Amino acid sequence: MTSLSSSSQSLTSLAAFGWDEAWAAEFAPYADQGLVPGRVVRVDRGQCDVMTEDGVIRADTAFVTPHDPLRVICTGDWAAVETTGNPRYVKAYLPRRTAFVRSTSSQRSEGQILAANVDHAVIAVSLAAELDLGRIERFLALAWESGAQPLVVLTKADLVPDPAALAYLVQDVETTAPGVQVLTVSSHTGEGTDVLAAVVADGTSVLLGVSGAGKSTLANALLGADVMDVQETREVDGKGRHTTTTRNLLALPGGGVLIDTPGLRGVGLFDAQAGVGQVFSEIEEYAEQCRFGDCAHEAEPGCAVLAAVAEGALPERRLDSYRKLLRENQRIVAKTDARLRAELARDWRLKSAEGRANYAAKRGR
Ligand SMILES: Nc1nc2c(ncn2[C@@H]2O[C@H](COP(=O)(O)OP(=O)(O)OP(=O)(O)O)[C@@H](O)[C@H]2O)c(=O)[nH]1
Ligand SMILES: [Zn+2]
Repeated sequence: MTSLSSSSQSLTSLAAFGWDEAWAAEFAPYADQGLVPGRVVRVDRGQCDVMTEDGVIRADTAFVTPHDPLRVICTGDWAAVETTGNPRYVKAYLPRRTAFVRSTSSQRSEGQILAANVDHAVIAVSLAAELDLGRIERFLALAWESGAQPLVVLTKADLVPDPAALAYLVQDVETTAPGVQVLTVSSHTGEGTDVLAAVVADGTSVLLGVSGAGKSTLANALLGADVMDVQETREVDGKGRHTTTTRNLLALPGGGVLIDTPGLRGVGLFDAQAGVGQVFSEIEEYAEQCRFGDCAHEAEPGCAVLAAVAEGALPERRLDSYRKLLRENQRIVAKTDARLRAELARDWRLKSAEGRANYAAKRGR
């Protein structure tokens, strides 16, 4: 009886962090080993904070920090924690449903995992500045590539009081973002924040956008400023259970989970060809009508993409932006391949050195 009620209780509390029956089913083999499920709320210096049914615990990440940077445990992962030893260890994490990956730098192109199991990518765009559609497209490519559903939120709508002007801006963004919901919000007047809260109430969301886009303000509106204040106060007087205020993953009071990591705030693409394709889905649809299967849409006869531009059905800016993002992506992929090739060559040298040593040893015997 006791164990029954405590397990249903734990399902409820972890459910606030996104735990569902599918996760529970995948976790079953780990539960059999006596491991405890929890969601990673923060990773740093070989350790991580994991939200379990008993609150946040700190665990070592040595077992989930492989050489491949894309397989390193990250915020949003569902961890299997061995809670009996000291230190506690994360022994494994469940297969990711979605993953945000960025390239670490333009010099040494390597993927870095930023967040896992995200359902909604909320791209915050300020209406206080001129719309940068190319930048929106870049964020959209990253979001689509992750597997999350993007959503564009135009912030500071109070700064565009003319409804016709606002409608025009929304339409501009909508043509830039096929298949994506576009919302307008104002954290100052509160307009639209309820609509956003309803979208993010289901699943896990991240906020993307450049500095000043209004992400922190949106996060506070979703979290309720009081929640943040309470956490801080408790930490100061040491009364509450909150031992860290720099958590990167939070349960929202209206339902849903918010991941807010600084790493997600400005990101380069990493092998996002499929994501780019999704951002420009209308171009890829036109391309299917091109006469040549490998049409580069440059000057080929029978190019349906160029025809669409000529007819005014496809803005030239869109096509330019598409090309730019594809080129950028190809550069990154080429660099990554070069790095992989170098790594393979090194492995091969090591192996053949090993082989020579073995051969020499055998002959010596
Ligand atoms: N007029 C108006 N100003 C807003 C609104 N939301 C945010 N701002 C202002 O915009 C500025 C930037 O907002 P932040 O929320 O800090 O932006 P951010 O995206 O978190 O920026 P970083 O933390 O640098 O990434 C602040 O001065 C806010 O007061 C809004 O709805 N209306
Ligand atoms: Zn073409």
